[in-house]
Amino acid sequence: MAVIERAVVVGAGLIGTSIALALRERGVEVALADRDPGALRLACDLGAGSALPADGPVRPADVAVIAAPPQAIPAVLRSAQNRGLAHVYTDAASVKHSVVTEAARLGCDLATFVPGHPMGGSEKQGPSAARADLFLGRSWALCPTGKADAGAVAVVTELARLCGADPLTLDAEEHDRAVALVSHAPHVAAAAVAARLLGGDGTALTLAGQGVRDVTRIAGGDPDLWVEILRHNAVPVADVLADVAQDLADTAAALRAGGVRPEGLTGPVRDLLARGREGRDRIPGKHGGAQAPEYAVLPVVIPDEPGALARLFAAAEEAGVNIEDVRIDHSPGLPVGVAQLSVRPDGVQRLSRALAAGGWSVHP
Ligand SMILES: NC(=O)C1=CN([C@@H]2O[C@H](COP(=O)(O)OP(=O)(O)OC[C@H]3O[C@@H](n4cnc5c(N)ncnc54)[C@H](O)[C@@H]3O)[C@@H](O)[C@H]2O)C=CC1
Ligand SMILES: O=C(O)C(=O)Cc1ccc(O)cc1
Repeated sequence: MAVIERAVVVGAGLIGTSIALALRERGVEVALADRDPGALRLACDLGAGSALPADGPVRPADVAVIAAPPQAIPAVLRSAQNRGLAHVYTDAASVKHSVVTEAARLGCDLATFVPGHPMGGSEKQGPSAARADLFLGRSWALCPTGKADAGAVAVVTELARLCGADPLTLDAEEHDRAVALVSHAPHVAAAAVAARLLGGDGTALTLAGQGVRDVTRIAGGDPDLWVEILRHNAVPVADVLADVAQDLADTAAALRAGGVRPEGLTGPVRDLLARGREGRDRIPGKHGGAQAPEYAVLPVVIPDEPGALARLFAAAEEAGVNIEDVRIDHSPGLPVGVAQLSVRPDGVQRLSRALAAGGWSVHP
């Protein structure tokens, strides 16, 4: 197992600061750099590390992570290698083939560079949104070229593990096709759905529930970053989007043709809904394995008042059941909401009984 004691992170935004925070929790010494002095200061204040001296000689770290936007990475890598910032280098860009090609064109040392992509993230940006647990249980793609040293691959594998992620090695082009399907095309589809909301009036938007929030969450991402990601993975993303567009066009045509007659919707519409449910079931859970049985969800009615959630959490703690996740659904105008508690399946009955005994309105 490779040992990482000192790391450098260049690009102290959401991803760089999250990596730094995760490494700090594991006792790694971290030096940070960012071209934006405000981002660098905030990342340092959050405890992600100390500022790397802007120039001059440095003692090489075990690994340097470049977490800048994709098109900046090859040049930043080249200058980091020229300066001898670390023994091993990796990046975090959401696209891999163009980064590797451009790094080779700039004459970067590909023996010490192991391209990477942590598959945890969020729609937010900047160090203020960073979290040490962002990559827990997530995949972390590694795309070493044929020129990479085995020792360098071992170091970057260890980096991913220190951040709580599961490293997965694959070829850069295979990676780009895979993320076109599971990340980049979904982002565009979310944006397309969210963009329709611009045409909705106040009443329609008041009726928005959790479904539309789930489907559009990632559309909150930074358009400048996403234009870059899509530019660097254009054809694989376009291929997926063409299929999505076909499904949508077929569905719209069937809806228009079928009208309200029940038999009108059995063909393509039901077929898409069934395939959609099947496709979603194929997404592995956070800790690997199948998604569905991972957490049980226990709906509990809570009064919409200060302290209600704290009391509910305290009751769960007393029952000895850990709440893995929580979502709160509010009905506009009602004095109550529904807390959807996600718990491990083996604890749901115990929690349900304990909450019911404590007077909570539980709806298993
Ligand atoms: N946002 C997400 O959920 C994920 C993003 N990524 C990838 O991680 C990388 C960083 O993305 P985020 O952290 O989301 O963006 P961000 O905008 O939060 O942070 C990027 C940081 O890089 C800095 N930067 C830009 N050019 C630089 C340069 N030449 N030298 C030094 N610093 C520079 C910026 O000032 C900024 O602080 C991108 O390549 C992105 O594709 C990977 C996984 C998830
Ligand atoms: O917000 C989320 O859930 C994401 O999945 C974020 C994300 C964005 C870009 C990536 O390259 C990887 C992950």
